[in-house]
Amino acid sequence: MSSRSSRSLHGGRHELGQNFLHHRPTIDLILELVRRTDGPLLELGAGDGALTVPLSRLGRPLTAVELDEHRAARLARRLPEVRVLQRDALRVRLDAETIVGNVPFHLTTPILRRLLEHGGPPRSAHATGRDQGSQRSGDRPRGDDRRHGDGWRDALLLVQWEVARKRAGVGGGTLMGALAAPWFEFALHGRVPASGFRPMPSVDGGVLSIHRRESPLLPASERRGYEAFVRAAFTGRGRGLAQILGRVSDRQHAGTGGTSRPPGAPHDRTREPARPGARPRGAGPREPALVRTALRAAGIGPQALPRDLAPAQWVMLWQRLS
Ligand SMILES: C[S@@+](CC[C@H](N)C(=O)[O-])C[C@H]1O[C@@H](n2cnc3c(N)ncnc32)[C@H](O)[C@@H]1O
Repeated sequence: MSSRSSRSLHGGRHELGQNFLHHRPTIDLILELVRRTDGPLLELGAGDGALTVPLSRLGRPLTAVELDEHRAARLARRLPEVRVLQRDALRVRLDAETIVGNVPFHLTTPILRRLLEHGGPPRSAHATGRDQGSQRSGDRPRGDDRRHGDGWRDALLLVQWEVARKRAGVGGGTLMGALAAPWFEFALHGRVPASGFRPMPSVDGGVLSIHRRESPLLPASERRGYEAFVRAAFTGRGRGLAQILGRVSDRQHAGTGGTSRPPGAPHDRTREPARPGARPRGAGPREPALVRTALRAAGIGPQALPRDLAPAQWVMLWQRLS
């Protein structure tokens, strides 16, 4: 049996989300967006190279990650100038300046989560062969490389259309978007018909870009507290933000339920600087007048819901109420 028809050890076409892109306008669009970025490239889910081939012509260092061992081997033979890693995209270091991928649709959310959690300070150095095994050197997949830290700046992803819209905040903000907003910008660039993939998936795709802000709207040291505040607002009860935030206590704001750590921030929360004039942690619900003033200052109506807020409004609310 030829390698073209062999089933991967990691699963068949369906399990691996192998819907290969052949929609020329989308390939051109992704390439155009990549041209607007700098530095080394990391492609997740390279498959048969629909994007890898044109990316390899940009003259930038390119690492292509593909879990299917047959496809990875074939791509490495076809494109000797590309560093092909037969690896799990959920475990490789995200250490190139620009991440690109027509990603398997079932992995969209974990890939996005990882990108947002690991979007640390940019690094100019490209991953070295010492750090990660390459297909050419014959290395096999190894353990999680995240310990090294990640430093991507731009991500251009082809994901399900609805996910792309949601992440870009079309039709209302989401918890994930609000959590990421002070550090990342999302944009939607176009819709890809399902017929643009082979085999055809059940839904259309969408091109989503994520840019790590050069000037974050909040310092990294506030990320934990900010995230706890946003989570509390999204999950709190009430008919509008005035009511919801009035019921959110300082204990919730302080991040007792938060899980993620800001890029480069200390693990130990006791080392975070206290805001001047901050109320003691664990204090009870907020004064309604204080909440209303903060909402008014941020241009938010008392009946507005968390999904209605823009990034700058979340930041302003957090700064006023924290
Ligand atoms: C939607 S296809 C895209 C292929 C190619 N980039 C294209 O546009 O035609 C996704 C690719 O990701 C690969 N893949 C699936 N799970 C993976 C994982 N965990 N890590 C890396 N690649 C994976 C699949 O084998 C498949 O080749």
